[in-house]
Amino acid sequence: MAVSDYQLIEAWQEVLRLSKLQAGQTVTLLTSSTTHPQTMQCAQIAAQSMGAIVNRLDLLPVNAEKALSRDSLAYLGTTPLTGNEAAIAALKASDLVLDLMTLLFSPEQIDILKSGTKILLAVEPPEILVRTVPTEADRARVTAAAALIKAAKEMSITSPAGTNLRCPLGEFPAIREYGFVDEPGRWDHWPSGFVLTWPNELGTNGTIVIDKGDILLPQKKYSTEQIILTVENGYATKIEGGIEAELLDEYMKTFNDPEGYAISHIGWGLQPRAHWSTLGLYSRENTIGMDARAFEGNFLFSLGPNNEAGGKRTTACHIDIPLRNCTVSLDGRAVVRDGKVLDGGVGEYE
Ligand SMILES: O=c1ccc(O)c[nH]1
Repeated sequence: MAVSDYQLIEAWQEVLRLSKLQAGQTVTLLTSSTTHPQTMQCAQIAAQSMGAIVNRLDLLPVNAEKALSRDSLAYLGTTPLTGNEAAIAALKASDLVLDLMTLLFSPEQIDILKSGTKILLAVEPPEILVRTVPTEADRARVTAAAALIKAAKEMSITSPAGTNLRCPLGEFPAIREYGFVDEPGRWDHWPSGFVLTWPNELGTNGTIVIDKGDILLPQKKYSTEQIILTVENGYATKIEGGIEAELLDEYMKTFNDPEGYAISHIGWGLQPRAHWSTLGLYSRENTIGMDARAFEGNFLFSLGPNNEAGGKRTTACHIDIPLRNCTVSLDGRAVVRDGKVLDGGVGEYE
């Protein structure tokens, strides 16, 4: 439903408070042609109301001739910042960047964060933002879950549909997404509420069954039949099934990049205010599907890049696939069982 400016300004003020915005600090809104006007307007007012110096940096869109989807998370790597030293300098000089256009998985983003600048991505429509305003409790749950990943040597995932995957851990950090940026150099995404990491390079083996009702992003669809991925030494070597498998495989082939078949991030959803069914209520161009990535108890895996975690892979092909009804275990102990997060969000050791 539509959101009033007042309600959206209040939501932004809460997120900026949680992000420890101080009066006198510089906030730069990073916008492009796809930025939601109400989001931009209300973010500007909220930041100024808190005494910040507020700038707006509007960048021209890129990749039109290469990307097949309009989804900002579908085609990664080059962004309007690529080679744009003047824009990068402005963002490095800012205390907080509100990314209303999507820099995710870009080398430039990593470079800007290294300068201590905080970046908060927020591109979902206003009503989704207002429904998922983050809380300290979100942060606590995600942080506790990330600590479990940090201590683990292996994440294993099974499901009644036939998923049976083993992911060795240790080479990459656990990433916490809880919707605000309360530490220098931190990136986060509002809405979120999930934890993720990357498996050790070349180490993942097994089978992933994308079952009926599981979600493909950026396709923004619920699969209507099973797609079976064979995973060998960190790459999906086979994509089998019917028309859904063919559609996924053909889409991936358009990138003409073997790195797109690599297993990227893995983790689980911890956001009780996000829902599996929400995607079905939106036309696909009006959302990037964050409810699907964050709903409590999903097993979210991704295909494609790992540069965000410090890896070398920067393929443009990025596919997020949240699965239901999985059991996720760390060193053999369940943190999610049959799609239900154990012990209020962070799992329990049996
Ligand atoms: O917030 C996000 C969005 C997409 C993604 O792949 C990871 N985290």
